[in-house]
Amino acid sequence: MTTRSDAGAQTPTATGAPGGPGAVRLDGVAFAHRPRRGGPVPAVDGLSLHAAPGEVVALVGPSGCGKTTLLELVCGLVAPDAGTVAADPAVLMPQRDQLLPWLTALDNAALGPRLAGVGRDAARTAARPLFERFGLAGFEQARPDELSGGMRQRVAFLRTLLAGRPVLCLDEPFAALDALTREELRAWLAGALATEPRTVLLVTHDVEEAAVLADRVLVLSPRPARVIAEVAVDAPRPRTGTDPAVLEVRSAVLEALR
Ligand SMILES: Nc1ncnc2c1ncn2[C@@H]1O[C@H](COP(=O)(O)OP(=O)(O)OP(=O)(O)O)[C@@H](O)[C@H]1O
Repeated sequence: MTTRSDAGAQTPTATGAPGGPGAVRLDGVAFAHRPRRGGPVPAVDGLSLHAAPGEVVALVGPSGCGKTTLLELVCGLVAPDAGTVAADPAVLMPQRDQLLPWLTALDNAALGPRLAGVGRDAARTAARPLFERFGLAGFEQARPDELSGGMRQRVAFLRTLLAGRPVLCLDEPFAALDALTREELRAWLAGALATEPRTVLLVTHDVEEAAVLADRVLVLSPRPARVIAEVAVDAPRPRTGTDPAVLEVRSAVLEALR
């Protein structure tokens, strides 16, 4: 685990089992964007949260409250102005799939290990079985523009998974999809995480999605973000949007958002 603090320290500390899910802990974190024009834009302030190894934590909050910034802090893409970010290595799956149009689906997924320094053939060898396992068999050689939106997101998720980091930061992974595909992918992601457990921070605007997928839902304040409510999801998996426990969580989260 690496600790980043306002002092700029990068202190390696004890981590979980190698290759297993990781942990995330933020304490009293503040961060402001500093655009070239205008004053600083505080995006996060006084924010504390933790995710235990293997936990799926959903983050919901008003538009523009600082959710993406929070994921960037966890992934070490920006450093906090105050407070401490302690996280095992994390990878960000950005809002848009950002597949490279000139690469095949297999090579797009293989970018995960490639960027971690793995050679091309070994990266393809690592990616291939996941296409079989996660419903993409036969599409290895397709280019992104030959894939549906749902399939593109699956490839983007496989690329994220194949990066080999114990913490996944998923930024509204299904936002661009129609309702039916969304629901399908939600079940697909739940299945993928059951076979490939990771610690997940899931940013979503969809409260039902949060309740179906997460172990805990954290509700964030308007910008600058801090945690204003926490709702545990105590329901067996697999879940659907109509499970009574999911409906209860949904109302509790909506109430906190109001
Ligand atoms: N690079 C930047 N420079 C200046 N301001 C920024 C920058 N990135 C984000 N912001 C501002 O910081 C605030 C938080 O942005 P962020 O993208 O983290 O919010 P969000 O909750 O993910 O938004 P959304 O719900 O729309 O995806 C917003 O007001 C945004 O305009």
